[in-house]
Amino acid sequence: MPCFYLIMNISGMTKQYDILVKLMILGDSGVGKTCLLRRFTEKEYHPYHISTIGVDFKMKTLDIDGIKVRVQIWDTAGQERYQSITKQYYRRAQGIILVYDITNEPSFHHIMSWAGDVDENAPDHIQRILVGNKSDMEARRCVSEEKGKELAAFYGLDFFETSACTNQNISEPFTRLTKLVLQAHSRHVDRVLEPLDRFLDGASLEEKGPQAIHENTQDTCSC
Ligand SMILES: Nc1nc2c(ncn2[C@@H]2O[C@H](COP(=O)(O)OP(=O)(O)OP(=O)(O)O)[C@@H](O)[C@H]2O)c(=O)[nH]1
Repeated sequence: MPCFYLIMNISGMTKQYDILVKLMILGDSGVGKTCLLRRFTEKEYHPYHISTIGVDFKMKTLDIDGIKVRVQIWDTAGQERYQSITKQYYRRAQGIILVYDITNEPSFHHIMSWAGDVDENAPDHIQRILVGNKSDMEARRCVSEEKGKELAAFYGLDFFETSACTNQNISEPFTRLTKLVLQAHSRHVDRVLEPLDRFLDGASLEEKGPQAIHENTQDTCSC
């Protein structure tokens, strides 16, 4: 049994997991952050773009090498006007998924800007990975897989091409990032437990589920 094993009883409900990990998804508006998160946590895909306003989050429990890990994943707005809000959440994250759209070259170039924001605002020990989403749209591809791998290598990151539409490679990036966070924190268990304590304070929020705030802007899925 891990030394940080916890059994929690919140509002009369018994919950069991060993550790809480906080991840965040960043990238330009429309790259598919919300779709990736919904596919991973709810196994659902919605072919419309409902722009996230500010931040939203979802939870999922993973079994990683026998450890029950409760993963809290923050979905951020890609739109410029919400950047000051979303940056306030960076410092609470332990892992960040940087996402671009393989059919949208500017979203790939902006990864450098997102990575710079993370360097400025997130904790030093933050773990990151790179994801190129919409791999099902091969005919409209603008960013080769090779370019994605090169950028990932430049930053020393793991890289995945995904499709929220076809379910390709969906659990891999989330699981890999969670493992990286656990490895990075293996000598700093107290630091990992600290967000868990804060989470307990807000446990009722989790029970209600995220108060998703989205604005419907367009319908762009072609799969
Ligand atoms: N073909 C295809 N379309 C996708 C994929 N993932 C997302 N989309 C579409 O891309 C559009 C934007 O997806 P969202 O998940 O809302 O994008 P977002 O990055 O969360 O956008 P913001 O909330 O504005 O930052 C939607 O129309 C999705 O259906 C994918 O893997 N393949």
